[in-house]
Amino acid sequence: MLEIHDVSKTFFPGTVNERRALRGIDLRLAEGDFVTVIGSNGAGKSTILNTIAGKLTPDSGTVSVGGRDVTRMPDHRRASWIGRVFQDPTAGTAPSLSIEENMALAWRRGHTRGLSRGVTASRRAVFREELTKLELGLEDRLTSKVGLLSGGQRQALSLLMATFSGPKILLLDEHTAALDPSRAELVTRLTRQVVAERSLTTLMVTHNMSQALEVGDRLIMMHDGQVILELDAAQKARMTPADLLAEFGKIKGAVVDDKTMLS
Ligand SMILES: Nc1ncnc2c1ncn2[C@@H]1O[C@H](COP(=O)(O)OP(=O)(O)OP(=O)(O)O)[C@@H](O)[C@H]1O
Repeated sequence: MLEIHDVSKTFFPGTVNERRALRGIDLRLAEGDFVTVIGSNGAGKSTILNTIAGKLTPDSGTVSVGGRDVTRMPDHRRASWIGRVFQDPTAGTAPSLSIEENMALAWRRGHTRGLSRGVTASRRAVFREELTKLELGLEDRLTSKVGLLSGGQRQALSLLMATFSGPKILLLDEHTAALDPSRAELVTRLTRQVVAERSLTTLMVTHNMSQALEVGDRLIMMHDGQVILELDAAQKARMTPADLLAEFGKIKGAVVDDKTMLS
């Protein structure tokens, strides 16, 4: 489904600020694969997600989706088949618009034909049904402004909006890192649920070692623009967070973010 072949990216090449963000990355995800991504600071995790989303064009290598080379396709043309949730709960939603207006905007991304801008009664029923799945009571607050929601509620809504219009690929960029532990747990549970329900091909960047091991069916560790460790489901099941941290310890000079948690 998603194939990244020998992708490299250098920022500011040939200057004192040169940063080799990706060095020959190879990664293959079959449909429905859920891969967690961990790595030291500046390892290239966000850069790889930006390359898949089309925000960045690699210097070399290819990105293919469903066998089609999309390496140079601009991000707006990928928007209908890529869902993305960022660390900042305010990034995925518009605070001055209501929940249903936000959902209508997200819906339009995946359904460009024959639909008006407004919120029709039938679409409102769909939104209500989708919100009910979150079990946060948001289905009764369709006309509330999103700016009034808590960070956890907003992130749950962002996740729903990123996925309900039927993307093929879901990119999660530390999407639970800004939430308190109980909200992070809730959004993690919703993530598992939505990925399984929709068989989404998913890459999830996290600094939380426990989360990286518990969620998804494969794990990759990045450092200095390369994948330095890859674990399949069975290998992942045998690892503890302490084992993963020990792997980081083997990397000379690696700085693991202070957000990194063992449990
Ligand atoms: N737009 C950019 N311009 C210049 N340099 C960049 C840009 N984006 C990333 N970099 C550099 O590329 C390298 C990889 O950055 P990236 O954000 O992908 O790392 P990361 O693994 O997501 O790190 P972190 O965990 O700290 O968020 C870093 O050295 C970073 O400074």
